Amino acid sequence: MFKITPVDRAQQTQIQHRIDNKTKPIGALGQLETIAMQMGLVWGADQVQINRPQMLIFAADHGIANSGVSVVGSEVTAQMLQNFVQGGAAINVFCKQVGLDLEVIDCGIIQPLSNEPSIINSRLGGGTGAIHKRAAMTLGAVKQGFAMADDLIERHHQNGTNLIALGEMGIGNTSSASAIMAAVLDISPADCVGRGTGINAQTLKRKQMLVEQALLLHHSELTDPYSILACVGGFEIVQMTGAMLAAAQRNMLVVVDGFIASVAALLAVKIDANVRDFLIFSHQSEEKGHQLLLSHLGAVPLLNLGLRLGEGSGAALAFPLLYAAANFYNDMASFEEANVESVLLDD
Ligand SMILES: Cc1cc2ncn([C@H]3O[C@H](COP(=O)(O)O)[C@@H](O)[C@H]3O)c2cc1C
Ligand SMILES: O=C(O)c1cccnc1
Repeated sequence: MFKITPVDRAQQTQIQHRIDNKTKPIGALGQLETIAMQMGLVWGADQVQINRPQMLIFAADHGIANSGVSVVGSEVTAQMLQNFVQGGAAINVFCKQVGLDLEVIDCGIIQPLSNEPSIINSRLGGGTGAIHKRAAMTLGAVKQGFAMADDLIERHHQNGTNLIALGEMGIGNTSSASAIMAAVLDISPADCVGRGTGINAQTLKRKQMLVEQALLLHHSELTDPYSILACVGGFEIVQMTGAMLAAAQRNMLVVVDGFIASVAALLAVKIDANVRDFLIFSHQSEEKGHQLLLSHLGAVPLLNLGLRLGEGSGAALAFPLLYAAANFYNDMASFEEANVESVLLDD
């Protein structure tokens, strides 16, 4: 359903030349140069400018949360959404700090917060089925979620946004995310089930067992990204995956947050490998499996702060670096402009 045009590699030499002609040793701005290159390839060599950046928080509930896989129950998802609306969460503080607009999308929490008109209604249900007992959702819901994400991204695209950041909220979603990762990469849950909100060793064992159970139950159907989402996914993970593909189709860059968002990225890449050029991985979280996932995606995260929060918090924290990349590319003097003797690569 999405049509992603690969980035125009013909621009690479021109962009690299511009970066190398800045008054600095070749490559001295490290990963900022990589980001500037990515911006140039996606937006055009002469159009490196972040426009109306948007943080999107995708929220949903998970049936498996009833089985003791988190330190809190599903009611905390709605409570945190209320907190987002009131401006009291970590993501509110960090978005405010970097001047980032934030939108909360209800993809299917148990009870909608009907008195909060600012929350976008993108509901696919009232929480998923418990993945160790039944399918999370139907294939129809997956497709519907992709279509809703497409509409959401189109609205922001129309608004002039060329860069989105994706975060999530949903108690139990690290269970779903690790089940997806295990299914896609064909690895053991032991390698990707982690402590989420901070569960103890005993609960971790139980979580691992339930994820194993989910994978066994759905074994024969875990054949493609859509079925994997239907079997063990989450409503917010579906819409994050769709949003990444929809954004790439519109030449928008996507800042990926932590483990759960990276699992959505894994699915998006599996659906269309061209999406990878549009993804910026903001940080490596503490969640078990994130490092392996990032290396599988060939991603070098910008930050490694020991975060294990989600909400888009790591993505928001990376914004000063994204601005730095765009600004050095646009505003730094070249050797000619500054009358500085040009440096040559010493090999
Ligand atoms: C108060 C609170 C705020 C949060 N903000 C994000 N998460 C994070 O924790 C959840 C995933 O962990 P698990 O799979 O262990 O439930 C997600 O909602 C994620 O965004 C939070 C969790 C809590 C408790
Ligand atoms: O890495 C994440 O996104 C994460 C880790 C723990 C809890 N919630 C989210």
